[in-house]
Amino acid sequence: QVTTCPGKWPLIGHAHKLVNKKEAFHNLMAFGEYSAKIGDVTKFYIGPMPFYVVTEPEDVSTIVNKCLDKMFVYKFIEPMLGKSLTAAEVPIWKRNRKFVELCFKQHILDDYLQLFNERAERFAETLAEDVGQGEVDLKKKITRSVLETSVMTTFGINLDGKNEMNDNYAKAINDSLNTVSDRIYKPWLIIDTIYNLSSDRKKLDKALETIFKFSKETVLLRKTEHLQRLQKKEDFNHKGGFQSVLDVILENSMTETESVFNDVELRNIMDNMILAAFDTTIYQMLYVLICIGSSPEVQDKILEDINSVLGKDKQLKSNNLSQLVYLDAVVKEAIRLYPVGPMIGRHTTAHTKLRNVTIPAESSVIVHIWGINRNKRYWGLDAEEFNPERWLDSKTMPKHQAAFATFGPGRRGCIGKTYALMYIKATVVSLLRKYKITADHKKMKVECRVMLKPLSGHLIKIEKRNK
Ligand code: HEM
Repeated sequence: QVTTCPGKWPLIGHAHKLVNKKEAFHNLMAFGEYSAKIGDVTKFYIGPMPFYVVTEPEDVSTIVNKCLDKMFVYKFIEPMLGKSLTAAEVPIWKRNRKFVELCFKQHILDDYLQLFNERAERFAETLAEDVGQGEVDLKKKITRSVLETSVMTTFGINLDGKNEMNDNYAKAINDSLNTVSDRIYKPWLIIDTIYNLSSDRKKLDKALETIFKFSKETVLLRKTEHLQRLQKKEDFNHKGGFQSVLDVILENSMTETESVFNDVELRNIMDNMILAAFDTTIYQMLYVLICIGSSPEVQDKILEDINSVLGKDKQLKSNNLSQLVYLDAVVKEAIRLYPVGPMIGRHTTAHTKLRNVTIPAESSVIVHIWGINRNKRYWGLDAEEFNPERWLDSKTMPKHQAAFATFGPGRRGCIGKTYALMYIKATVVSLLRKYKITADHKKMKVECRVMLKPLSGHLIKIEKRNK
């Protein structure tokens, strides 16, 4: 028996389990739940192509650490990102990842926190007009706030007061992500020559014009500044108290005479950073707020946690993050239940031995994050419930690290994990200090179109909190 799950996948002809042949499925999300329940690898076909689904943490670990190559569908994002990180072949990915990791060292992230606090405060202020208005959709405001913050930390560019530019840029990112993910659902577009003649490709190119113009101009500007600094033998000036991703990469990859990256490679890495940070953080933030709004008790406890660690109005500092234990539990629990990337894909280049089966070389493997995160064997019978308390007791937590997979376990997992958690927590602190929020995650309908998106809107009621 498969529970009703979100997300339809119309192309699936038939499916069977590797070990125990069982009933067919027509719902891709169901594969994760099915694998999680049965505990083995599930195999299904799209036309003649087999796909293997894994949800057991041990198997997941083997796949994500041994198979670094990405599944063929990642080539659909190449027009947007080139082969920089997410879609890169392994040797290029290894080189680029090393440079990008330098940008996410803890001391650099600590410098971002001041910015996150300011952005969170501004975001909370923009909600004043929503107080008492019944259920409101916060997506547009969250999008602006996330984009302003990520453009600052990635490029060092301030979009304040440039709402039109912000909205156009956000629309271009949205259009390009939607067009690319739609390609998976249109099998006739899998062939590049057909795709390149399609209206979808035209739509993508139009959106990319806006994205590329911005990154191209900014890369040139920052490169020129960097060269001038090198010529004058000046140290880096931490404008605004932090160093952007682009600045850190330039500092580490470019001298007066040599550069590891050419302009297009640099631009691709920057676009990859923005696109990886954008929808993920927006939707994850929405899911966190909706889950918090679903439980007044949870909300009160977060506020107690904030008050006991920070008092009524002290700003969040990096050493407070580990002290806000309950807030951490709530955020992780919300993103466990609603992982914005419900599946990731890998490609096996050799026979890969898992606990009970061997996946043949040259196979497509789906690491089913939704299924892993809701696997009852590891998370208990209440795996589908929103229960932050489970994170407070090691006895109620799965022993295997890969059982919490929202950020993509393994070596090609999320570089921005700590960044995203810091940003979300800073926003929750500012928001809950000012407002009480009400929502109901149980009423929320989600769909999987590459990303997990709320189908039913993202409605939240906001009331002023009495101090
Ligand atoms: C809560 C928000 C986020 C979630 C849930 C998330 C999730 C993920 C997942 C699942 C992957 C693996 C993708 C795959 O294997 O196909 C990934 C990769 C990545 N993420 Fe995130 N992400 C988030 C926020 C961010 C942010 C804020 C940044 C940057 C500031 C970022 C940068 C990246 C990059 C660069 C990769 C590619 C890593 C590589 O290929 O080596 N992410 N993320």
